[in-house]
Amino acid sequence: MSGKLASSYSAWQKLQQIYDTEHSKLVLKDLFAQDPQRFSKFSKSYTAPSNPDTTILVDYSKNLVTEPILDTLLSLAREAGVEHWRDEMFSGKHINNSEDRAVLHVALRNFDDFKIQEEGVNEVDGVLAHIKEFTEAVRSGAWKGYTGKAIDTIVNIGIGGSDLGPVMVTEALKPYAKRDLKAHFVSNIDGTHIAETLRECNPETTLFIIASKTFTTQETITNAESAKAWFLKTAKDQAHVAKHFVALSTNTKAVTAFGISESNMFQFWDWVGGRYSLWSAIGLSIALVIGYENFEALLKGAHGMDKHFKETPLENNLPVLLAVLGVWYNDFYGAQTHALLPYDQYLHKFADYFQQGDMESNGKSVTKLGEKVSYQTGPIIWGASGTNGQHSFYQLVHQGTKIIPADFIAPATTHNPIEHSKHHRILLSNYFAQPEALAFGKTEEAVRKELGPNAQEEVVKSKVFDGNRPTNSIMFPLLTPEVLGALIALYEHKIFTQGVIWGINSFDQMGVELGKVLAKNILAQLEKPDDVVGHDSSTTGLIHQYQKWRKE
Ligand SMILES: O=P(O)(O)OC[C@H]1O[C@@H](O)[C@H](O)[C@@H](O)[C@@H]1O
Repeated sequence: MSGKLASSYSAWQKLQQIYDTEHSKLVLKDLFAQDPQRFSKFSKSYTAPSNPDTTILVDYSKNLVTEPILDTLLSLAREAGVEHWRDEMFSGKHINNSEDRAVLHVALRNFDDFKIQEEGVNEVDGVLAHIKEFTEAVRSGAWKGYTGKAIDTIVNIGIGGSDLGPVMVTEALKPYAKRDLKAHFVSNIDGTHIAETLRECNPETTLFIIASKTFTTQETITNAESAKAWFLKTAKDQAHVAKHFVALSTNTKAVTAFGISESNMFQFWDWVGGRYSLWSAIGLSIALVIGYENFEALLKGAHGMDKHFKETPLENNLPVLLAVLGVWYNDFYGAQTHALLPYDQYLHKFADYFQQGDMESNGKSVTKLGEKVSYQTGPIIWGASGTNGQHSFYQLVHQGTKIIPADFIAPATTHNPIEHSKHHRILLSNYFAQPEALAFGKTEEAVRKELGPNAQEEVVKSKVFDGNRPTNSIMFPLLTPEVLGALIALYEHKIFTQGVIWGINSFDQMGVELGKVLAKNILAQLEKPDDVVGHDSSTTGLIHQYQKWRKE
């Protein structure tokens, strides 16, 4: 994060040489055959000091690396100053230089451990206490709606980081949910999203949580206004809003202007990035759904991983290991994407969540010093839960022309052991089989043997799997709040480490602004054809066609 070009490091140049001279010799089948200890050498686990059940095993043995290559990748991390910038982040230095902000999501789950100097950090406990008190009041039924009924439905209105984290975590931790409290998440400006949600709500028993760091986001404020109008249609009196609307934000002025009192506001601070905010007040919907104790366990799980990242030598540091392996494929093998493949239905939003987490953080093409990079930065993140993906896109992962590094993620134990865990054993058999198939493939010889001497040549060729496709396997005993916290933090710090190596600012998001500005201009022009000026012929043509077709 010094802003130096990654390609200027001597380790980078060494890696390029290694790649050029050795990559054709890096064959997983041979690497495993040569070293029976490969799994134990290239797998590591993290265990929370206070809880042996919070363990995450990362097996990275099925990667196209040898010990010297991994050492060189770690030298790159050292040369880029990963340890230095990590410590700067944890101490509250303003490492988000373009916005002159600290980056302190770790302070939201710190439990007085790291000493951090930054305005607002000493207010974290107070907000957690507020979340606890409010959560308990709503969940126990003590918090009443305007007609005296308890709340049975919550609607979180937010987008991006103010939506994706709560959505992913409440899905992931459904086994811990209060089942009689329905939770909805409205994000899209498309009126369909709020309209369909409101159809399932009763104004007397619904609590709206308006989640927006800035409280200026067009989608969120428009959806919140529509929700308020819908509520007031029945409730009539503006005074009732206080029982049914709360805000999660850094912007007190805008919250009160919207009509939510400061006492119903849960504060956070500008050093919490949107995509790192589920640990802050933005996590209120999570706490409501799974209870405060479980929310705290999620934070503690993340804190344990923070300590691991901060205190473990790079050789054994899981986020760093995942990060440098990613750099190896992204920058030397030319991989364009990275797949996240959780073999756990509860994690079905995991890839969606880290699309923002990773791509908004590391989708940059200038360094912190403003220099254009000459290498690839953040990969395209995508994925789906196993085994669904196997029946759709895995064909390309196995036999396509692209290299697609992937993380396979699974719990050893399921929360739903139906049929004596028969489902889970089948699920896990696939979880183990896919990386094995990707790594070792199937030779032409094996195909011929299987098909016999009369097989058609083109059929033989179509059944060959080249293999040698890299994967990580990540496994834990059970998906608990603490394990999930640690798992999310593992990926957060991986993203951080890669950003440092690439010399970019992982904590701003300038690239999302231009579209917003253009949309504002276009919105003002949508009424009349004569107003549509200043665009290219395609945009003008499309708007004119819309104006002809629109009914209302
Ligand atoms: O929480 P806010 O201020 O409404 O912002 C929501 C999202 O807005 C987007 O524009 C940003 O790119 C995201 O980072 C952010 O999470």
